[in-house]
Amino acid sequence: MQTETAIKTTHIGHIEGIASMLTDRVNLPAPTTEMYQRYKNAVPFPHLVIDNLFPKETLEDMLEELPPLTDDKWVHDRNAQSVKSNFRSAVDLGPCGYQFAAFLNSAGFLYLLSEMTGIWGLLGDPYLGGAGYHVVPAGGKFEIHADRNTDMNTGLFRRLAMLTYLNHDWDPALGGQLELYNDDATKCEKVVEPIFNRTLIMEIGDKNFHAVRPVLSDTRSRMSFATYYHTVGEKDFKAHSSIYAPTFYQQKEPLGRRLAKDLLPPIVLRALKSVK
Ligand SMILES: O=C(O)CCC(=O)C(=O)O
Ligand SMILES: [Fe+2]
Repeated sequence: MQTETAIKTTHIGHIEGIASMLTDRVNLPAPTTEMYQRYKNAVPFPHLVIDNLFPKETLEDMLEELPPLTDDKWVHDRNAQSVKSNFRSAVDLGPCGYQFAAFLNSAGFLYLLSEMTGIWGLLGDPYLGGAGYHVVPAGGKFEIHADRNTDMNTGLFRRLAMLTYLNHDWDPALGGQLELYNDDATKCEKVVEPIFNRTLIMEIGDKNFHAVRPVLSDTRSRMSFATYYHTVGEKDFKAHSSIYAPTFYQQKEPLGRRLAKDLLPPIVLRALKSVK
């Protein structure tokens, strides 16, 4: 087995470390030591935005094999906080999606992520729990939230989310931008356009709030491929699902309705609802 030291002393031209073994699979804009500095110092929380990380043909082949949203491989999630569709299962991926997911879960790619983020001992999730293709349809959105910190299948601690956007010719007017917020979710500090072959790697944390702006197109969906990376939970680790920002930062209900909810007894609220 190769040790961290062995990997760090491997060179191909100016490319060092594990990246030198993955040159036909990934294309980094800078050495991983520099990527690590960018990641660690990113505002409002550690993240990287990397354009053209993967060969564009790989992503194009994946798009081509995607079934329509009416296919029962898709699970549709529609609630007050999010409107999106996911693939039901990792074994439903087509051959190109399957290869891509396998690569993203390979030791080489995990080492690369560790070099760029400083988080060692990363474990992928070949089952793609909550990951894989994400489609936000026209009108869909994702309210401000911090990600679930646990993988539901394995109980592992989720540390990183990676999203590769698959939207050719995506114009800012189509909406669907990813927003990164400050640590009390009051201020958007960074906006990322979900353009084709742009990859976002972000640290998961209870205060790492982010959101997807509504997709404004009448016809186009916003597509991405998501993966999560984990470590074994620490001793005092407490599992939780997504944390949504306090409702006063979300799209507001009319004040009258909010006050009624706070002030009226449930029996009166139910009676009011039933006469609507
Ligand atoms: O698609 C994105 O840009 C972010 C999605 C997201 O926040 C999530 O799936 O938890
Ligand atoms: Fe998220």
